Amino acid sequence: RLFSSEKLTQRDHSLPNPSWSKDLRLLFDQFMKKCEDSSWKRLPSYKCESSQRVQDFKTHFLDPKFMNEQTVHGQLFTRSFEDGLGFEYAMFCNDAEKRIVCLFQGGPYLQGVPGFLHGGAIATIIDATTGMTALLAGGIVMTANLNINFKRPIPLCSTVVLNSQLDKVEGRKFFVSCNIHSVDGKTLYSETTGLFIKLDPDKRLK
Ligand SMILES: CCCCCCCC/C=C\CCCCCCCC(=O)SCCNC(=O)CCNC(=O)[C@H](O)C(C)(C)COP(=O)(O)OP(=O)(O)OC[C@H]1O[C@@H](n2cnc3c(N)ncnc32)[C@H](O)[C@@H]1OP(=O)(O)O
Repeated sequence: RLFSSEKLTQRDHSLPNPSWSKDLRLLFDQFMKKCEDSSWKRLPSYKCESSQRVQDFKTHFLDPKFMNEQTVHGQLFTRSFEDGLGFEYAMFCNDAEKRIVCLFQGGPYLQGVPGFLHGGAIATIIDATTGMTALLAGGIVMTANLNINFKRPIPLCSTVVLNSQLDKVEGRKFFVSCNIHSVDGKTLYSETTGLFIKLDPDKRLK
């Protein structure tokens, strides 16, 4: 593992790996088909993002005091588990419709009540999906509010579908809603509304 390719090149974690369930693979293939006419796009995902947007974020909003020998090891929370143990997911966006679909399989280390996902883990994948929906529309945003109704418990290691939608923009405020359904569409697990604020270029984070 010391010489694993992950150390040399960044792996795109939103591609199938052996831990993915049949459900997750089937849905992934369906969405890859939707990508063929480019109305939908798969969003790649890395442990350490080094895109232009991240560079801009660091330059404009991050005070250098937050960078030290510990924070230099920072990596994306949702990609910090071994394959299959934590968050396995792939996001697809439809720019015209301002929506994102996230196919999500929550692994055994995300347990809360035995046999079911932890509410914080559910909130995390909702935050990541709604945050990305706002980010695609508004650039550098942060979550100001998430209001989640947990309606049914999500079985551990099952595959579910998040549907996230940009509802409204008011100045720097981006309003996003999101629901989570079972793969067969019959069970509604949660409903969420979120507020994301585009960072003010005149203010650094402190
Ligand atoms: C993240 C992007 C970075 C770029 C990198 C991209 C690639 C990376 C790859 C993959 C990333 C995926 C990662 C997913 C992560 C998901 C995102 C998170 O979890 S973020 C962490 C949790 N959130 C916080 O820690 C925020 C803490 N809060 C703040 O820092 C401030 O409150 C902030 C920035 C949100 C707003 O502060 P102000 O000073 O800029 O703005 P003010 O003037 O306070 O508010 C503006 C307007 O919004 C309203 N507002 C603000 N907060 C509100 C609230 N909670 N409820 C209702 N209204 C609110 C205010 O009333 C005001 O409205 P009026 O203009 O007067 O009409």
